[in-house]
Amino acid sequence: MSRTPLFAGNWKMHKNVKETLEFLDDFLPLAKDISSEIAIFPPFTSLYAAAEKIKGSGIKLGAQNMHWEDRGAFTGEISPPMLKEIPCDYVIIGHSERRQYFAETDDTVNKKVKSAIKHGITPVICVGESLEQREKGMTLSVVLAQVEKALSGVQIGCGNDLIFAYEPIWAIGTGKVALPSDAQEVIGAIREKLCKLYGNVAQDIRILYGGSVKPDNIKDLMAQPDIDGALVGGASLDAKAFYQIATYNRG
Ligand SMILES: O=C(CO)COP(=O)(O)O
Repeated sequence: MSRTPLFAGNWKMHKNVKETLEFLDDFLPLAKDISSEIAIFPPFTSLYAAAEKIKGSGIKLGAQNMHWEDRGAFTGEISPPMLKEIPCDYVIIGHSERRQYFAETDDTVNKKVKSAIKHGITPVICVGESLEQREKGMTLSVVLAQVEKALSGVQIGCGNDLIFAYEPIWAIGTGKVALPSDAQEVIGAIREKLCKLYGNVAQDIRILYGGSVKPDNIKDLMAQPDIDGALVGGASLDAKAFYQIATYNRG
């Protein structure tokens, strides 16, 4: 079992081209010093400029969403081949903000996951429960159902073909991070489910935690056996904070 930690910055609807390049001016010199894998997920309009700027740096690039079809009359959408051309390594699929505000369903998540893998783009599949679901004791059933539906009919060749991110909705942008032991319980259950679906190869699938990750809480999260990194929102917009998260193990 060897899972390289991944720190992924989901910038959401932040940073135009100029701001993206300014961030990278600050971050690239720091990143030389990071042994974990780093990926940034700028808005679509900043992807190409970011790709050009990070060439040769080892930093990976991802998009925050995509359509599952290669082309067609889908006004406002972006296709997998368009992301490949940038080039993007990763794509976030099923973020709770897309499920909540943009009618993303388990069915569209499943279509996008299949399409991403077919095109050689690694999907970062987001799952997570609402506060109401947690309070009703439904966390595991909700999250595991999301996992199962996302992967319906999905074949994988190896553990690097996909990544999961467990993001409890109540922890996103609220400053309320999940207790490391609670995050471990859910992420451990996700891995068990993946083992049932894919056998031993599931030990190589990376599962990230997301939701109010900051430099001062990452160490305890990373101490959990099944947490392989973080999907970071707000703190990834600041080069220094993102660097501190990615180098949490320096003490
Ligand atoms: O949604 C998130 C990452 O995808 C988490 O956002 P915050 O880190 O801002 O809570």
